[in-house]
Amino acid sequence: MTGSRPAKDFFRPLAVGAPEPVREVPARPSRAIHFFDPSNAKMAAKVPDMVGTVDVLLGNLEDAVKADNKVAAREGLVEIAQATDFGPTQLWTRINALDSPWVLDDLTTLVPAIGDKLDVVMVPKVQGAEDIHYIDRLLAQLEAKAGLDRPILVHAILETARGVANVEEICGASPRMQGLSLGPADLAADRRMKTTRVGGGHPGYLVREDPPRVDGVANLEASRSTYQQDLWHYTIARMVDACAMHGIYPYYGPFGDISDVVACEDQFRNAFLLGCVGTWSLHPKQIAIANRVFSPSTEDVAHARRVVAAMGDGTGAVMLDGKMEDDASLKQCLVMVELAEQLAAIDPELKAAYDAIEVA
Ligand SMILES: CC(C)(COP(=O)(O)OP(=O)(O)OC[C@H]1O[C@@H](n2cnc3c(N)ncnc32)[C@H](O)[C@@H]1OP(=O)(O)O)[C@@H](O)C(=O)NCCC(=O)NCCSC(=O)C[C@H](O)C(=O)O
Ligand SMILES: [Mg+2]
Repeated sequence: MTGSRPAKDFFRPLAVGAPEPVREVPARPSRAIHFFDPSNAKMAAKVPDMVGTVDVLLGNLEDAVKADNKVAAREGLVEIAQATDFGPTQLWTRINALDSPWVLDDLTTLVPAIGDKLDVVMVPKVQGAEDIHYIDRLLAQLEAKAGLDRPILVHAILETARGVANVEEICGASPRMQGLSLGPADLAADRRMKTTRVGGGHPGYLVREDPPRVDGVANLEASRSTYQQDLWHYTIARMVDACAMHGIYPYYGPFGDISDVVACEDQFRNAFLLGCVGTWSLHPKQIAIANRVFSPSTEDVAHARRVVAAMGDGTGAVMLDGKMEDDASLKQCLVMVELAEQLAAIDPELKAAYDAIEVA
């Protein structure tokens, strides 16, 4: 069984005339998923000029859009999408939650009007496979009615304890599943965590070094270093494993302290190192941070290429700069090299930087 469907039915369209589901989720660069509120005239006006500067533009219809503006946001997104040539930039939307009064109109409006331009629908507060099954069937019906020739993919936000507990079944619930993002603010509330932030760390979540000992006796009066820990490590690691298992993509999520660009970069980098392919950007200044962090550095690409060259047919072990490299370190280096190639194909500056690397 795949999700709750037998394997033979997993890749069958869920409505007569709906496009064939994808067999493999395309690896399209999506370092920053940039959120804008289509009902906010100032933000909306900036969207056309952002095309080509960011991998994904996301018209947000859910939280952060005032209830009174829900219809304006939906209609604004239709207007922007119809008027804009997105070129290499993907267009995503975040629809309202499945239990909200707006979500049905979101989908029945967006798919016929701009379904041919929408790459991914982000679904908030996904609790289990049943939520994905509902969206999967509805999208198939709407795609068939609209005569679309490619399926719109689905991205789930993990922002409830139940969603986290069901993360593997969510990832495997449909061939439309493109990826997962962490929703740290809603997840913190649902878990009754004692934080009041949108993502990022907390100074109270720490470990303290042991007290120094004098003649075997702990000096509890001595000052001791503390080390802040990452509140999100467990959830991101679970997401990464569930996504890798199902061949889909994990993303960090929002970092709400817009002014703290340093901590934002640190949080993004932790997610990158753990296996995430991108993150959300809430403000224009977070785009450059995400693009930098989620693109392998020239040093890492240079090293990865050296290992690939040194490993020849990919078997055995070699010494490079005093370190052992073998089949497994080669596989890690290939991840880096492949990502660099995908990014170079859409980012001329990165291409120039990667092309300039000399293999020693
Ligand atoms: C966070 C903001 C409210 C800040 O807006 P503002 O006070 O206007 O910032 P600035 O004055 O610094 O803005 C400078 C100019 O840039 C424009 N701007 C700002 N943000 C954007 C944007 N996202 N896209 C395009 N343009 C933007 C401003 O209009 C200014 O323009 P101008 O005056 O002409 O120079 C705001 O950034 C914002 O609302 N961002 C999006 C917030 C959002 O989408 N939140 C939802 C996602 S997070 C979430 O939902 C939590 C999650 O689900 C969870 O559970 O964890
Ligand atoms: Mg949320």
